[in-house]
Amino acid sequence: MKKLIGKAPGLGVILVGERKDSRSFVRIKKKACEDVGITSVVVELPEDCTEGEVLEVVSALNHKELIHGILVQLPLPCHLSEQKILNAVNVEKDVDGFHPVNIGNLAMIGREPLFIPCASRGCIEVLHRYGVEITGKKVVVIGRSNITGLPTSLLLQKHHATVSVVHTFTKNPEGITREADVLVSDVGIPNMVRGHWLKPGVVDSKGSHVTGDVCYEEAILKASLITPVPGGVGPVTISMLLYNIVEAAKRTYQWAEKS
Ligand SMILES: Nc1nc(=O)c2c([nH]1)NC[C@@H]1CN(c3ccc(C(=O)N[C@@H](CCC(=O)O)C(=O)O)cc3)C=[N+]21
Repeated sequence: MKKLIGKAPGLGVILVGERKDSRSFVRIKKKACEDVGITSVVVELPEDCTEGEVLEVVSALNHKELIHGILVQLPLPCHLSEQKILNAVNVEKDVDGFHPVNIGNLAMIGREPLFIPCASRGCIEVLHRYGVEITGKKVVVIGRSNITGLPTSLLLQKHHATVSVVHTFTKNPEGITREADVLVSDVGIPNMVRGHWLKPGVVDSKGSHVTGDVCYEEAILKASLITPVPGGVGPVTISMLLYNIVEAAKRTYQWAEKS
């Protein structure tokens, strides 16, 4: 029998500033790591820190052997370049899947990223587990954020869905969402999606905000399947993060024959 030889997986989190929601998400992630035996280190930096200071922490975590995954909690304060900082994360430790090389490989046919962004993978995982076939189906994604909408639209295409993306500048969004077999929304505007935005029988995968984008009371009358907020895609997103951290750790260790 083969046995994996190594140490416990480790996550390094960088948290900049005092945003209440960010602090709460980081707390949830840290607790989830503790529950499954993943070591986690949270490096907190003040709101007014410099880009150089953040880059130094990224570099230090890149070099730590027992940190297998690195997560820079977003959004960052606007004086910091998100682009520069995400580019600095070692691709092999990029458990959020936000490094341009990983996003690029997610986008291109025939290539596999080292990590798939957690919320996107969470949506697909929920659809799979409930037996929702998406090949050839019309899937509408509301929102095109770097964290959820954009990677989710790419991942859905990799799974052979026909994908439309609705965003701030979209004219007549409800005309597009009404055509959807599956609707995914994560824009953070409570109850934006009303009953008349939906086709009867639609599968609705709501985003992971504390109040969902979709008006639940109206949608439940039309949808065949729906995920609630809280307790829907959010917690699955966290599980996908744990999955990515364990994968990152496994890649650095070796299998050995067990006597
Ligand atoms: N670098 C980075 N990576 C992220 O993955 C990332 C991020 N930045 N910035 C913010 C978003 C948001 N996000 C959530 C994850 C889980 C829940 C979650 O578990 N929500 C619970 C409720 C949580 C509560 O009660 O506060 C639920 O839906 O049941 C929510 C939101 C990850 N994000």
